[in-house]
This record gives sequence, structure tokens and C-alpha cells, in this order.
Amino acid sequence: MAAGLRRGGGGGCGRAPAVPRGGGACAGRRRWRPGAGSGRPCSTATWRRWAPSAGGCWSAAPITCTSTSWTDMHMMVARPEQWVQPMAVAGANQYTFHLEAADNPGALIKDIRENGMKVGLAIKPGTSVEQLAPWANQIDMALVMTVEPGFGGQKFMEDMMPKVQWLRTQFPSLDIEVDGGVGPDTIHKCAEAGANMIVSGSAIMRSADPRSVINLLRNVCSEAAQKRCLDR
Ligand SMILES: O=C(CO)[C@@H](O)[C@H](O)COP(=O)(O)O
Repeated sequence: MAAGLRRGGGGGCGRAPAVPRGGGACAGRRRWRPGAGSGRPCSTATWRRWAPSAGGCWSAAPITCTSTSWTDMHMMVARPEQWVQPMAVAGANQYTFHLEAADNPGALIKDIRENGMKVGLAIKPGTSVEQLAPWANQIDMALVMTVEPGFGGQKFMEDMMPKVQWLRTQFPSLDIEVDGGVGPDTIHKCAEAGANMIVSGSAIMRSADPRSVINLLRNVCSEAAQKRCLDR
């Protein structure tokens, strides 16, 4: 499950966030985001079938997005170029790949667009934001990982916030997502840094009141985005 804000131009300026709703499913992992701007809920399906014991091969599994909501595939995979068409056929709206895994990011971005999807570009904690910058004008969303990719429930890496701040300053209209360890205790830092798309797993799933957590995450991001708009 994820919570976040999406779209709206100007990193969240504009329309009010929508309330998330259920419905639809993606094989693999599916997480909700309270969508903003578009008025539609959106989800992100993280696909990761890394098998280090098999010599670092990735295993494939059938995946179908049957949702009517907006779906982002965060591809934590090696050779991300090989899954573009299958994800487009499965119904994904956005294809997010890792810069570290791409041999030719420019060609991959072009291929994703030609397959009718928006483009997300993710960086792991050890990758500098300057490495992402050359592609920022060609993508729809930058994802700054706030944990090492692998599993949920890890500690939020606050030292990733300067990356978010830098991106927000340099690219005011870019969607900027954070993923990992984000919840009520850490959302303010993310929102103030300029993130407008939030992935949150355990903070929502482990809560006795997931809806209130989602609403909190959404409201904090929404307020920060509005403040940025007013400050411009
Ligand atoms: O995929 C990853 C990390 O690999 C993240 O998406 C986390 O799974 C998010 O979960 P929490 O950190 O919010 O529990």
C-alpha cells in the first residue's frame, strides 16, 4: 500500500487531492496513493523478483493491471528495457526504472513513451541527484529512494532530503516521489523538501486506522505544495 500525491503541475500545485478508493488489482505488489491533481486515485505496483541465489537472474511472472485507476510500475529490476512492452500491454500508465540498471536511459525513455506510458526515473540512496539531472527534462517523475531497495519496514533516510530539495528547486514542475520509511513521523520532512508523490507501506499497513494515515500523508503534502505555489 502506498500513499501519495500525483500530478497537478508545479510539483503539486493546483487541484485538490482525491480520496483513494479500492478496486482493481495488479499481480505483484500493489499500493495505494491518495492521488492529487488528477482527481483519480493512483497505485504503484512494485515488481521485483530478484533471485540472487540464481546468479542474479530476474524471474518473470504474469502480471495484469485490471484497475481503472492510474498505475505506476516501479521496476526494481535489472535490464528494465525488457519489460516495457509487457507492462504496457498489462495496462500500466507509468513505467519507473532505476537509473543504475539502465544501459541507455535515453533509449529506454523513448521506448516507454512509444509504448504509451509516462516515464519515472528512480535513484538508489548511493546515486547522486546530479546523475539523474540530465534526464529530468525528459521524464515525468523522479523517484528518490529513501531506503535501499529490498523490503518494507526500513528506517527512513533523512539524508536523502537534500536530493529532493535540489530537484524541486531545479525542476519546479517535476513530480518527485519518495519511497521507503515514509509515514506520519517522516512525511513532514518529505513534503517540506518538495516531494509530491509518496510511497508508504508499513506505516499504512500496520496502522489500526489506515485511512487516517493516508489522509494525513495526503494533507501534509497538499499543504506543502500549496505553500510552494503561494511562495512562487
Ligand atoms: O520497495 C520498497 C523498498 O524496497 C519500498 O517501497 C518499501 O517497501 C516501502 O515500504 P515502507 O518502507 O513504507 O514500509
